Amino acid sequence: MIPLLHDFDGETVLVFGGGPVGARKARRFADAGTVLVVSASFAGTDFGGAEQVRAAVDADYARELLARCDPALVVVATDDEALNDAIQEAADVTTLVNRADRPGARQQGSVVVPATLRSGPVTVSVATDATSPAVSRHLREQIEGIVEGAGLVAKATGALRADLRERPIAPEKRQKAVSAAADHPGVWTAARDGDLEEVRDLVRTVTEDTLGG
Ligand SMILES: C[C@@]1(CC(=O)O)C2=NC(=C\c3[nH]c(c(CCC(=O)O)c3CC(=O)O)Cc3[nH]c(c(CC(=O)O)c3CCC(=O)O)/C=C3\N/C(=C\2)[C@@H](CCC(=O)O)[C@]3(C)CC(=O)O)/[C@H]1CCC(=O)O
Ligand SMILES: NC(=O)c1ccc[n+]([C@@H]2O[C@H](COP(=O)([O-])OP(=O)(O)OC[C@H]3O[C@@H](n4cnc5c(N)ncnc54)[C@H](O)[C@@H]3O)[C@@H](O)[C@H]2O)c1
Repeated sequence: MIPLLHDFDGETVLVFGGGPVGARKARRFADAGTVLVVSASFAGTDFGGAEQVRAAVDADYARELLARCDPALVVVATDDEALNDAIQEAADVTTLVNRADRPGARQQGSVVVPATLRSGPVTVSVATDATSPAVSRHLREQIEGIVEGAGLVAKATGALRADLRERPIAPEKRQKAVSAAADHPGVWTAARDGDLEEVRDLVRTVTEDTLGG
């Protein structure tokens, strides 16, 4: 499997199953698009503001819901494996399907949800090809400290990149300057302290040093 970033803006994510797993998936996709959770019962937990529809689902009703919602992604997270199979079969071939219960049941369009960290525009995801989700979760926790501040560094070096592109500077020199700023330990320390001014000042100094040298 190859990781790709998918934009769900304006799209619907349809989640079948309102247990702890369905709730986690609903929270995960809540900011990305419109999330609808259909389930016979709901765990007493946060569903990220998703719309919750209480209903017992069978294969016919699943087909009807899929046709009505036309989701970009279907998350299959009930504890009824036969129903999960039927939902997967009912999904259109162009619809992405995430099977929370049986990653072995892969077919065309199957997707896995990785453990994910975000800092501003920066995304870091970990997956184990469905071998050990606990390892994905463990590594995500380990990486957290490394990724902290990355959003600020990305924004500051992104602005530098755009700025240098406007100036008559050779691409190799520009790339060297942007990389030097992204590699600078002080820039990261300031970013982790949330000191935007210091980040900008350091990026400017490192750039002048690199371009001047
Ligand atoms: C990463 C994460 C993302 C998320 O869902 O948000 C995620 N599972 C997480 C937690 C977690 N999952 C499980 C435990 C208990 C410990 C254990 O069994 O390991 C823990 C708790 C923990 O350790 O914290 C059990 C489990 N998971 C799956 C099955 C079914 C099976 O394998 O048959 C079973 C057995 C159920 C049973 O035995 O009854 C299946 C999948 N779980 C995946 C993702 C996909 C593969 C990702 C990869 O390639 O690694 C995949 C294939 C499908 C999918 O759901 O997309 C999220 C961590 C979020 C975070 O904290 O960052
Ligand atoms: N992907 C993961 O990370 C992960 C982790 C743990 C468990 N699982 C697997 O994912 C599945 C869901 O896990 P869970 O802990 O949320 O289970 P759960 O039993 O707590 O929740 C299942 C939900 O499905 C609903 N449901 C069952 N049959 C239904 C029907 N016919 N119509 C409508 N709703 C129906 C139930 O009402 C319940 O809300 C299980 O198969 C479990 O083995 C996956």
